[in-house]
Amino acid sequence: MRVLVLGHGKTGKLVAEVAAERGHSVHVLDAKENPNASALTPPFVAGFDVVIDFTAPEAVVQNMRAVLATGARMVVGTTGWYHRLADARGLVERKEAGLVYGTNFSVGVQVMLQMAKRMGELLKNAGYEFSIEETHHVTKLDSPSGTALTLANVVKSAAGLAEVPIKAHRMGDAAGLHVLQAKSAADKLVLTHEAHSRRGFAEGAVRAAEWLSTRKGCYDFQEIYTQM
Ligand SMILES: NC(=O)C1=CN([C@@H]2O[C@H](COP(=O)(O)OP(=O)(O)OC[C@H]3O[C@@H](n4cnc5c(N)ncnc54)[C@H](OP(=O)(O)O)[C@@H]3O)[C@@H](O)[C@H]2O)C=CC1
Ligand SMILES: O=C(O)C1=N[C@H](C(=O)O)C[C@H](O)C1
Repeated sequence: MRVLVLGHGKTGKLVAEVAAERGHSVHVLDAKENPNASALTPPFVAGFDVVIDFTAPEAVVQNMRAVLATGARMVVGTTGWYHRLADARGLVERKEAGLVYGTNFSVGVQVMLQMAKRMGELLKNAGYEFSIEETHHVTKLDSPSGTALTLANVVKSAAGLAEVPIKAHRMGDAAGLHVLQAKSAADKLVLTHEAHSRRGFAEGAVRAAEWLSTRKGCYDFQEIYTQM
């Protein structure tokens, strides 16, 4: 595949490495080369099978508009833009483009989300209080993390709750720690995912790009990760 990686930061760099290791030809654009998505012209985008975005919340919205408007395929790992999801979905449908988005591309977190759903269902109305804590590196722009918001949504709908509180911590270069706790007067149940590096995110994103390369439509990584 010909892969275009947008963002050459902590995660984008690894995505480019993993894509090359998996035999893909890789081109990377950093912020200086793509101000306001200006590099993403239709003829340029047409030179790639899939575009993968690990940039920043404001940049990704412009990047998605430019790429998806050409009917191309895009994997979006960047978080903090989901209030624009309905617009992105509409664009994908109108242009017959392809989009996989996800707050966390690691398989471990996907399993955690399924376990959280089950935990919510089984502890519904059983006297438990749910809470979430997340810890990330000090340069993270969005807070709480996209993954913590996804976890909260999963638990809210499984346990029938209006709110699940989230505490966010910023510390050193933490790659990503998410802890879901259910506490009652009698006991406590804790589900933890700790990323030791960003490798799992990068591998998941490249696998998602391979999966998307033969498809069109809009998919949450949660729905498709078992197919890769
Ligand atoms: N879904 C998942 O599994 C994961 C999601 N993420 C998300 O990915 C995003 C990036 O995270 P991270 O790698 O830590 O962040 P970094 O800040 O390390 O990297 C982002 C890079 O994108 C660059 N950039 C900004 N605007 C553009 C643009 N228009 N075109 C090309 N490049 C651009 C930045 O350049 P400059 O610094 O010069 O502005 C920077 O180098 C975040 O939203 C994070 O939450 C991260 C890990 C896993
Ligand atoms: O910014 C990060 O680093 C990460 N962001 C994602 C999120 O917001 O959940 C995924 C992962 O936790 C790393």
